Amino acid sequence: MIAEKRADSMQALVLDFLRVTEKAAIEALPWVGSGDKMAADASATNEMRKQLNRIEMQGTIVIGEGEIDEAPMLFIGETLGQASSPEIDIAVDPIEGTTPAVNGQNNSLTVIAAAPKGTLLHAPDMYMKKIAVGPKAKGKINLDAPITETLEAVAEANGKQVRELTVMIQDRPRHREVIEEIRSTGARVNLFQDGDVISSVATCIEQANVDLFYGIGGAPEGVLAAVAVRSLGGEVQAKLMPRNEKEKERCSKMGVDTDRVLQHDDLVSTDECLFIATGITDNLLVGGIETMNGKYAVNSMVVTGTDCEVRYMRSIHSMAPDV
Ligand SMILES: O=P(O)(O)OC[C@H]1O[C@](O)(COP(=O)(O)O)[C@@H](O)[C@@H]1O
Repeated sequence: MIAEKRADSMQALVLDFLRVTEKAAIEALPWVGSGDKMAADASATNEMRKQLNRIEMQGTIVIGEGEIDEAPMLFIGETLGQASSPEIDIAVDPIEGTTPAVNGQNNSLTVIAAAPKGTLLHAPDMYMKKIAVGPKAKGKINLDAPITETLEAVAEANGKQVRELTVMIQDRPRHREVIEEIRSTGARVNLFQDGDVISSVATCIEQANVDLFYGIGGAPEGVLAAVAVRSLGGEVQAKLMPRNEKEKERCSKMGVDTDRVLQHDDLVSTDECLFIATGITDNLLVGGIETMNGKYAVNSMVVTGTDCEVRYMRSIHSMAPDV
């Protein structure tokens, strides 16, 4: 009964949270192609904060961003909203793909995940090793296994030969060895520059034709993606990768184990969760903002965990400033 009530409260907030990502994406739009990452992030972040503060909830930011690259951030622990209940954990990335956005390229969106208090991992903003697969390969992966074994398991689960698999991996020097290993099996490596929320959630979107996401990226992005992937029936596993003693200390203060693989339930422990991504520029999940006749057409992907449904929403916003 209590779980049902909590799920209801998440469902009831879908449109409120949708407004948050839509408005943040619109605020980011003038910075597309500007070359100014800080200004773009600040604009989207401030709008997110403003819109989150309008919602009837007591929200707490458990996943913010910005410590690694000193971007403006919604602070971990910051509380937002108009009421004392429901109590909600919120994970945000005001711009996922800041670099492509300010370079005027595809692959940027604004993203939020929400779930009842205490159900999202409180992960520090540092690197995390991650693996994600779609529903068919759920239960067949192990982050600690050699990549060749993982590819064989995913191929069998997806009814393909290893050489028919597509693996999304971020184009970074830290992945050079594993990229070579994957290529040596004949599997197709799809290198992307930025946006690992996009690439990991794509494993659950049939038309995207992505079999596996693998590699080291931001921990906040790992938790955000885990919410969508869980709701879409896939699986994420992860391991925090502290780079020095200070980062290790931060993990232990936050009570996160850095020695073991975090299973999907460690990242998000409930189905009563919500994931919304609004396109800034076009990407694998959702189209970017279009401007037309004094209005913005804004495209979002809304994933709700209780009913495991994905909705593609298109809203028309006036260009008149919001008050
Ligand atoms: O650029 P780095 O240091 O390799 O960081 C990787 C992270 O950067 C991103 O590509 C983009 O992140 P932001 O746009 O949010 O800064 C993430 O998707 C990824 O997890």
